[in-house]
Amino acid sequence: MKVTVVGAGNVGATCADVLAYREVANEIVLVDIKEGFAEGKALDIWQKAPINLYDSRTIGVTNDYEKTAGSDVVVITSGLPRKPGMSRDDLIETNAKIVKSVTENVIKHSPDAIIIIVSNPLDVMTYAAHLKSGKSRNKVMGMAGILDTARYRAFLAEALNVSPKDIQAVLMGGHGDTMVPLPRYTTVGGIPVTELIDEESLSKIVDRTKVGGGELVKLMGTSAWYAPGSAAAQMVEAIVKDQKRVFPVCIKLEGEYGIDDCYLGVPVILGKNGVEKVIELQLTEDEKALLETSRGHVKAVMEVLDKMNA
Ligand SMILES: NC(=O)C1=CN([C@@H]2O[C@H](COP(=O)(O)OP(=O)(O)OC[C@H]3O[C@@H](n4cnc5c(N)ncnc54)[C@H](O)[C@@H]3O)[C@@H](O)[C@H]2O)C=CC1
Ligand SMILES: O=C([O-])CC(=O)C(=O)O
Repeated sequence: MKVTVVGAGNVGATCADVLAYREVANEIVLVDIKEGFAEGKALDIWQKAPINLYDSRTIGVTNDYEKTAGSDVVVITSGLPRKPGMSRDDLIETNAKIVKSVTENVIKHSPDAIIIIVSNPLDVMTYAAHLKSGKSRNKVMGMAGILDTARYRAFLAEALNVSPKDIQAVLMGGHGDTMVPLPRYTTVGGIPVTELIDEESLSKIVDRTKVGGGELVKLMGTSAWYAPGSAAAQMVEAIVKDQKRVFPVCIKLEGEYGIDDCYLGVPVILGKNGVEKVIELQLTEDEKALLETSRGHVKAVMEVLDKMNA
């Protein structure tokens, strides 16, 4: 199995590192536009192999897509991260250009690859890559839901003083402050979360989750990478090992949830064919209204991209 990660910055290098130490693929190619940067990161990860005991080979290249040829999965993390005071949508102009040109190069050398987008604004960058790739929708998807649910689950684990391993949750919508965590589908060791926490504390956790990315940007001056890189690697692993994992993933909706032609996070089954099924939940009227707000937000940013393409 061969996996390429484009962008050897914070998120991309973390993703490549997790893929290597979990031996998800035997060959991992890291690409960056900055001369020598991906080569250095890949070499550093390879030099960790005798310590952490793995044998996945990591190779770094500067903008040389020939070395990525025949990749089974490609993760695109190239692009600017936001700084304090910015929204993810503020990145659209720079990152759309980067994501489109990277997708073109990827497709040229790995026409059969499944593509996972990480660059922000996530839902609209997934749209941009999907358009450029000309692939079926199940092969081009965005990573955000695993990260957002992980934040939600981590906050709950802390509040309830339980292991994060035992918290299961679903979250839907765009990767922005309008995302929709779903307490009705949140369990702790099989117990509905609402039986273990009061409404006010749960609602505070939901609110903190929605701005979870911004909390880290404020603390660090740039955005997060450990959890995002690991989340992208988890998607790659589900595909490469045909695990049929159930994750929230950003994909083009074609009528599911009564939504057409919009890229949003929804629960899916992830396996060797990419998104193998979109799972449709029976949402309440309140949940539907929240999802509609999120759809409206993403759609408005998709229209900005359409104008840029026009
Ligand atoms: N979907 C999500 O949940 C998350 C998305 N992100 C997004 O991921 C992206 C990357 O974030 P970081 O890794 O922290 O940024 P970073 O600045 O550390 O790394 C980005 C890398 O992309 C490279 N790059 C730029 N243009 C390129 C091109 N044309 N070809 C190849 N490489 C190119 C840069 O040289 C840099 O090394 C940002 O857009 C950020 O907003 C970050 C965290 C979570
Ligand atoms: O907040 C950001 O800009 C990066 C990101 O998407 C996240 O960490 O959720």
